[in-house]
Amino acid sequence: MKDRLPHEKGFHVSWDQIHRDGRALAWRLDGHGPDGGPWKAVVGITRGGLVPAMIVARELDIRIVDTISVKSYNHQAQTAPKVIKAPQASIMGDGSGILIVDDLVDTGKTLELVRALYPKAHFATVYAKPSGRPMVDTYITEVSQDTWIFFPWDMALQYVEPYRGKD
Ligand SMILES: O=P(O)(O)OC[C@H]1O[C@H](OP(=O)(O)OP(=O)(O)O)[C@H](O)[C@@H]1O
Ligand code: HPA
Ligand SMILES: [Mg+2]
Repeated sequence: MKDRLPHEKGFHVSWDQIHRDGRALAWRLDGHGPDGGPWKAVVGITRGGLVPAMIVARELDIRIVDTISVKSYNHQAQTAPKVIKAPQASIMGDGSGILIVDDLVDTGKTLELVRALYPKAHFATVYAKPSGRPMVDTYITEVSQDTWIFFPWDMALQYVEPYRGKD
């Protein structure tokens, strides 16, 4: 992650917030499956997409949940993204009726690759940055490109000095 910093701004997301925003995403997607019916399956893009994928699957009562793993970074260097674990082909087809979920879209490179594989799937993220927005069909909150989103699974509670105690 360090190679992708520093960003001008930080957007800190708590567990409570990702739960609320994940639910909002599910509610927005409800009834928008094929022919206005239910979605066939949810596919989470590992690893960040697994949390919202679970929340969406729970809210929409979708029991078929699979994963796709895209590796875009090799140690500190950004490399061409590639799929290192694909979802079950018999579930996916061309993606029709499948909801593919990630925590966020940033440059859009991850979704671009997955979209090429499943062009008929519906792509949903909780957060979106402007460069990646054309790659996503449904999202909840947009942040600026120079914002780094901090997720609760990457953070820990820690002591901070009182304001009056600084310097
Ligand atoms: O739009 P992009 O520029 O492709 O970036 C977005 C992707 O980057 C992050 O995943 P990451 O590759 O860091 O892996 P992780 O989910 O396992 O943390 C994030 O969870 C998205 O999947
Ligand atoms: O803003 C971000 N936050 C966390 N992971 C990310 N991966 C790409 N962009 C981000
Ligand atoms: Mg990810």
